[in-house]
Amino acid sequence: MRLTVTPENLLEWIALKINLVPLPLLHAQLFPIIGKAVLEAADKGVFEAIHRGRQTVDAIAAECQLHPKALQELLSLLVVLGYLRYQENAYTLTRTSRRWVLQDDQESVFGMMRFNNRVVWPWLEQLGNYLQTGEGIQYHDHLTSEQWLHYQNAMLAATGTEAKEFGRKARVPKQATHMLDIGGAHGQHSVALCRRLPNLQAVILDLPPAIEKAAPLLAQAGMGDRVRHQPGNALTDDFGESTYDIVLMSSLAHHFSDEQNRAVAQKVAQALKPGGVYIINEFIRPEVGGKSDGVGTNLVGSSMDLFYGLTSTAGNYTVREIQQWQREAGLKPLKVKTYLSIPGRAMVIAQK
Ligand SMILES: C[S@@+](CC[C@H](N)C(=O)[O-])C[C@H]1O[C@@H](n2cnc3c(N)ncnc32)[C@H](O)[C@@H]1O
Repeated sequence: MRLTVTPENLLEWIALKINLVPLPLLHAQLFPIIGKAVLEAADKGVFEAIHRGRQTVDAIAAECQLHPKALQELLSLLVVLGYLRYQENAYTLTRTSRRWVLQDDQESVFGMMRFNNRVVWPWLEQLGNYLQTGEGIQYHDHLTSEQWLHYQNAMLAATGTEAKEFGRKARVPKQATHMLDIGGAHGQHSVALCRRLPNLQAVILDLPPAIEKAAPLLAQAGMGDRVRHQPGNALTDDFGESTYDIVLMSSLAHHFSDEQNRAVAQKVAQALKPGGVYIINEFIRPEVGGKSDGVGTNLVGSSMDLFYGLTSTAGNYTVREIQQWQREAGLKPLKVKTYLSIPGRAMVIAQK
């Protein structure tokens, strides 16, 4: 998947073709304001207000307690971006915003937008420092209680679409009864697999402050004791021996160094029953030089790699690197599964 600039008429087409348009201004001047505008619109409740029937600038401004002139500027941009439609002085939501940005929708990314607006945006200020020092933020060590809440809501929001596809596609033993979900947070991947496999129950291992905020999110799934939290630390805890048919680690490898991931894979291999599988579910880093392995997309993989570097010092890994950890732990890599709904993301699966 790529971001491209589409000319709106012949003259623009020619100007782009002969390199007359300073394209870096797109990234340098437009992208920052576009990104922040969408985050603020969600966070200030603009989409919700329109959804509740406030359609004029004044009505939306009153409901969201915003300045009408400033709001008008924001709304005009949201129309251009395809979030809103404008007709006869009234704003309405488009299909995109109805499906993806309303607060209570199951697949909505609203939680991620609020987390990015309130917690992540200030982190981006530190990118220059990261580039000079190589030292990332290691945010798990510093979050406040409120930030943990936004973080866990964001993880749930990011998984709304993915978990369904994961539940359908993940290659797991049909008779599986025990699953360990390392850094599983809200538990939606485990929930999806438990819905598919009637005899399966899952343990979600996560840090105590994460569980405090994720427990109510998991409870909403109504799985009772079949999916339960276990406070701990994947880097220091033992996972047991020949206990699990499935071990999943989703979106946690990018917080760990190569060495830490190798050590986790060794513990996982020991904890798996023969025939059991270790699934590392991740955004995939394209090989250096942008060569695609058919999984990592350059745009998603490269931007997430830099983001995870900034926020946790580690970063994404290539399929080859992930399979290397699995091989060294004595596991046999199986066919990599990709997602239709989330480009650049994959399940890297290996069997004991
Ligand atoms: C990016 S979230 C991924 C959540 C979920 N697995 C998903 O894919 O949506 C990473 C999770 O790993 C947890 N985590 C971070 N370090 C951990 C550690 N050392 N041991 C266990 N869990 C950890 C975090 O608290 C967080 O819930």
